Amino acid sequence: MTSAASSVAAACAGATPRRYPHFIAGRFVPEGRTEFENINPATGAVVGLVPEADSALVDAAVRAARAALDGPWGRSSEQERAAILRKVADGILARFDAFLEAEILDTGKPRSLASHIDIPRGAANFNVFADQVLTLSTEAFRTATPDGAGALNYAIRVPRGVIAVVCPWNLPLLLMTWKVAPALACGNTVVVKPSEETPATATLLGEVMNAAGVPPGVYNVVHGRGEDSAGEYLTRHPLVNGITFTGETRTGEAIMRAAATGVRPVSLELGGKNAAIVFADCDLDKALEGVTRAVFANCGQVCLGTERVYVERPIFAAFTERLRLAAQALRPGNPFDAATTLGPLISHAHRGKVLRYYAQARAEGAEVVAGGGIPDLPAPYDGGAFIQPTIWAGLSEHSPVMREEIFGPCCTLVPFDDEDAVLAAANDNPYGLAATIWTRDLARAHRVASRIEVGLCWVNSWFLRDLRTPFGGSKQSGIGREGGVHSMEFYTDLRNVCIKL
Ligand SMILES: NC(=O)c1ccc[n+]([C@@H]2O[C@H](COP(=O)([O-])OP(=O)(O)OC[C@H]3O[C@@H](n4cnc5c(N)ncnc54)[C@H](O)[C@@H]3O)[C@@H](O)[C@H]2O)c1
Ligand SMILES: O=C/C=C/C=C(\O)C(=O)O
Repeated sequence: MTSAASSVAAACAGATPRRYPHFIAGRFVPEGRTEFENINPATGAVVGLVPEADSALVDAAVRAARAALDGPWGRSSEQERAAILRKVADGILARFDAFLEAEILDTGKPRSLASHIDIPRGAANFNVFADQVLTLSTEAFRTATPDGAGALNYAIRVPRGVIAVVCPWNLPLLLMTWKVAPALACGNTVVVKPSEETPATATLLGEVMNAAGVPPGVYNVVHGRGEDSAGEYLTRHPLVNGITFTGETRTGEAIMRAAATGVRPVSLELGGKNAAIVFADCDLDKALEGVTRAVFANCGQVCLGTERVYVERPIFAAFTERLRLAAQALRPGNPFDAATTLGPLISHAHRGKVLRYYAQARAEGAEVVAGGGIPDLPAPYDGGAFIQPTIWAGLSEHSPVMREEIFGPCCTLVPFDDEDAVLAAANDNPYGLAATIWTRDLARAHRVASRIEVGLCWVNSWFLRDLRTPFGGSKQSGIGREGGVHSMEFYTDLRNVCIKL
């Protein structure tokens, strides 16, 4: 292990100073044009230092990725890659505690959440796409020709080449591996740009890649910000053959502009303003449990999370009261403590944004059913970016609080009387990522699911994932789908071969 690599291990073991170098061509690279601070959002303390890549370092990473395509990786079989990906999955699980600690320090998310979702999914993503690549088929046609001999057409899938993977901070390991795993399964090489807020697990994964026998240059990581920094240098780099991005819709627009030069394909998983529709015939306990998770899990920082809750009028009062109790039962505090159920927001800057929506809701005369401010916490958590889980009622459908993605632990409750009207309200938004429907009437569930304008519709559940299914958003929530065969489609180019017989 290089000394930089061992400093990653030290970082994840809680020693200071923590440093998260870039990972280029199988080596940890500590240089950068500047260094930026890595803040623990649960305390506000600086816990690490991260080099910011300049354009030369990004260029070196992209060239390493390009060169690796010409090496053994480019000649590897699907079986060989699948076997290596399974070793990567095993490597993550073997270092579960290091990944868990790194993710919690970066995000402040409660241990109970990260240990059940983020880290196991980080490993599962590699296993699922190892399976997927081994079962991939393509099409073939026998074609008639005038001479009677015919022709055979068949398609083969080839890797696109170098894939830029640009990631957000809310589920860092999960969302990064969701893209890296299928890209590698298909034989591409990647350059990852993790969020500047959460550099740790992408760096740590470099060690796992080396140990699993992934050849140098196949997996690379460059740190930095977006605009005029590593993100922009990477997505504008002419040797990048495809860009996969998860993040805000506005950033997605900038990335599409970058991708237009050179006509590179993009896969965009963007923001949402997701609705829950709770019918009076639902199983109320299950609906409350699901909506509580959808609104408050990860402190509301889940793209699939619910911020608009439409409740049929006969159960509106009971639902409101019980959701209030559920919000008030959440326990903020030390994310490493098993009793903690609510972490902080990712940063003080993000808390400032969310608090502006809290103030706007009050100014517009919303009824504040729960929360609305900052919780009282003992040191050192009083320095963190904690915020109260918040519920409003009585807001206009035109309010920015009802229309814009807040990305905090908050929702607006709205009563409804009529299926058509609630569908119209739910669809009246530029986003179209996810929705949940709560009802015992399956005919109604099918009807509403077919009319709600989203990429992902859950009935009597939320964030119930089968990684073979198409995942992505409609309208301004994204372009394309990933998951199962859909990931294979994005991460490969389809070549038709026509043989005249
Ligand atoms: N649809 C989904 O699957 C999904 C999943 C998770 C998060 N999200 C969305 O992500 C957002 C939260 O994450 P965020 O705040 O990190 O998003 P963000 O768009 O601010 O940043 C995401 C990444 O893009 C980089 N970036 C920023 N500007 C760039 C530019 N001009 N060129 C290249 N890279 C650039 C950032 O450095 C970061 O790595 C929310 O909107 C959320 O809904 C969507
Ligand atoms: O915050 C958004 C969560 C996205 C989840 C996934 O991409 C997934 O489960 O594959």
